[in-house]
Amino acid sequence: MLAVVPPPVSVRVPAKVNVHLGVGDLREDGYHELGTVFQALSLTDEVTVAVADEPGVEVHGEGADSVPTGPSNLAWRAVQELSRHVGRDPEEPKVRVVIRKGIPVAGGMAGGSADAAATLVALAALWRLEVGRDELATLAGRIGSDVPFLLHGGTALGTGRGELLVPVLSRHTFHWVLALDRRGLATPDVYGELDRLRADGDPPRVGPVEPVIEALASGDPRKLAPLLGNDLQAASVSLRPGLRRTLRAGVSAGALAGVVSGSGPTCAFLCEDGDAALRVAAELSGAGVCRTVRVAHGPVPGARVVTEDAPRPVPPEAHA
Ligand SMILES: C[C@](O)(CO)[C@H](O)COP(=O)(O)OP(=O)(O)OC[C@H]1O[C@@H](n2ccc(N)nc2=O)[C@H](O)[C@@H]1O
Ligand SMILES: Nc1ncnc2c1ncn2[C@@H]1O[C@H](COP(=O)(O)OP(=O)(O)OP(=O)(O)O)[C@@H](O)[C@H]1O
Repeated sequence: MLAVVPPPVSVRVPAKVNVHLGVGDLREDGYHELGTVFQALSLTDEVTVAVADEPGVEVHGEGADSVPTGPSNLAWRAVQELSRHVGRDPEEPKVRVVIRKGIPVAGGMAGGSADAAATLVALAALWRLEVGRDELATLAGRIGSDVPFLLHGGTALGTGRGELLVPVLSRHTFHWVLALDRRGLATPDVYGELDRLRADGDPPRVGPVEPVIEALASGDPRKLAPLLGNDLQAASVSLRPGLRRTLRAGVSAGALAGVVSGSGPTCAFLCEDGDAALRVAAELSGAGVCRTVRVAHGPVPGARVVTEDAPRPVPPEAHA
């Protein structure tokens, strides 16, 4: 009889931008209380999981050199969390995870979190598990604060440390230009810098979230543009002063408004429409203020299986 090895499963997963990021108090567990509106963007990673005798993680694409392939890779953390949850040995998961990066690494766009979300979805399909999205979201929140949103996708309001989500109505497509910096910023450093700035003074705080939610529902980028805001922006700019120039250059290039994405250093520019985004991207890439630019739109869906062939029979010797 032929043994059946499940075929590899590939999942596409988006990046995120925080359209609004309000950072509250530092909690006793070391996290800050957030009120944030996430939007999933069309910059994606693809994660493939396969049954393998040599378990591990491979990373390909731009920035792959700076991504760990050991147990600290967030995708591997996802393998371990899910294994533990379904009673498999987390130290012996016979799976290989191949990550193709399209999301900038350490750019404030949640690339590592996206890979963790994708791995949860891919592995659940590979192992044909009966786990619901809510269960996966709970595991996702244990891996990192942004991970549940990358499962969810679309546009959502995040509270708690960012892991508690409710969907936000946003039927229209918004067009963005992303300016990628030469080096990344570490998220804990940026939160730490904000604490320092707040201890010394009164850095700007975002306004209420309700008008942002209304502007998203209207689908009008001109209504949303003046409401873009990020409490971490002052901290990212303090650590990377050149971002001030990048933010100005995007608006000079014709964007409606710009904001630092999450913990930065990527700057996200909201544009009138797709054509305007292409024009802004072309002008910004010639302005010498960033490493490179990307055009993206949102909202897009969260982590989704893109290939799942029928199980293929393999000869017994393949298992020896
Ligand atoms: C900046 C954002 O991307 C905005 O969505 C997120 O808040 C960061 O989420 P993340 O990368 O998933 O972060 P985690 O892996 O959960 O936490 C990394 C570190 O960021 C800081 N952190 C993160 C989330 C939060 N609500 N408060 C924090 O202070 C803490 O120092 C934490 O140790
Ligand atoms: N699968 C992964 N992809 C990218 N980085 C990873 C991954 N796993 C672990 N990391 C580590 O996490 C660090 C941050 O990478 P990531 O791309 O997630 O940053 P980020 O986009 O700024 O995150 P966030 O927006 O969630 O704060 C990297 O420098 C890398 O060392």
